Amino acid sequence: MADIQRVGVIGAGLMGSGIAEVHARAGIDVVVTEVSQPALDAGRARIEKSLQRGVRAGKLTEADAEAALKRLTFTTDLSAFADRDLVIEAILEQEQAKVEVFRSLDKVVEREDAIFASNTSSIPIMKLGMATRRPAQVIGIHFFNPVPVLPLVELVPSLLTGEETIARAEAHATEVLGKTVIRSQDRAGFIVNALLVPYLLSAIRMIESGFASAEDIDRGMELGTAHPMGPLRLSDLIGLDTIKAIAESMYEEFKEPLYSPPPLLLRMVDAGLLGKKSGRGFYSYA
Ligand SMILES: C[C@H](O)CC(=O)SCCNC(=O)CCNC(=O)[C@H](O)C(C)(C)COP(=O)(O)OP(=O)(O)OC[C@H]1O[C@@H](n2cnc3c(N)ncnc32)[C@H](O)[C@@H]1OP(=O)(O)O
Repeated sequence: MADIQRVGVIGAGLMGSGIAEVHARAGIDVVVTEVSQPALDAGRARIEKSLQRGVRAGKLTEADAEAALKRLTFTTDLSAFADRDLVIEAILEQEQAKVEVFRSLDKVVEREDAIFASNTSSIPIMKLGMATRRPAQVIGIHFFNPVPVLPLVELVPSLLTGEETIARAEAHATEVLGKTVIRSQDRAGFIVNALLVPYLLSAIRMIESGFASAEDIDRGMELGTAHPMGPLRLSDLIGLDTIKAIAESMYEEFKEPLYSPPPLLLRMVDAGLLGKKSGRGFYSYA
């Protein structure tokens, strides 16, 4: 069943670079694309840094890291995806941009049995499937940040995704990448973010109302419930722009007030305070 040898990853941000890295480490040939050369260079640097971190932690040898890097090809040219068995899209959480990517992929990828996956956490897989001539081969494969460390993948078929696509994607995630798979219906937020995002937004509202400090909220959840990081440090890790986008999609889908992004989150994103990746969010990262 593990028949997927050539993978393409669209987007080399936090998630895309992690997805490319775990594939290269699993022995898969990977093509990575970005919209610009600087974004591509930043993605490559992120992967190199993470591989070195893995070496320092004793998770892989220097030789494994070098071999993984050799399996990665970086290009800004989408036509390099023509021979891919599986393409995973991991661009910004913007529906129209994702729809455009799937439309382009449909034209570029030549393999009739190729699977088109999205790492989205909130945009309907159905909308992405309908942008192609092959909705039966479109599926959500949602990873968690940091991708090399967290063992979970959410598998999200749309109403039109075929059984064979689901089985191939599941075999790939478990047998090749060594991840644990859970399945969710195609609803904004799937399982994990549907529970996690309202919790993160509630923590942001606590700061907004002067209820408690970021440090105390985080310490409370770390020491009181044994979470590895509190909600505000976790928001900084995920990226405040990403949380805003997921919250907006969930609000759009369910009209549940708890999902609506609080003004403090909106202002911070407007200010470019996006969390760890921009150097400042609820905390500073010098
Ligand atoms: C928003 C999206 O749609 C969905 C999401 O992504 S939601 C966000 C999900 N993510 C989370 O909830 C993250 C929660 N936080 C954590 O899990 C942890 O705090 C953390 C993994 C980020 C950091 O943990 P911490 O213990 O401080 O760091 P560290 O000790 O360096 O790393 C933890 C383990 O990962 C390993 N590791 C770290 N980086 C690695 C890398 N690049 N490659 C391989 N292994 C790595 C370490 O060796 C260590 O392994 P060990 O437990 O066997 O010793």
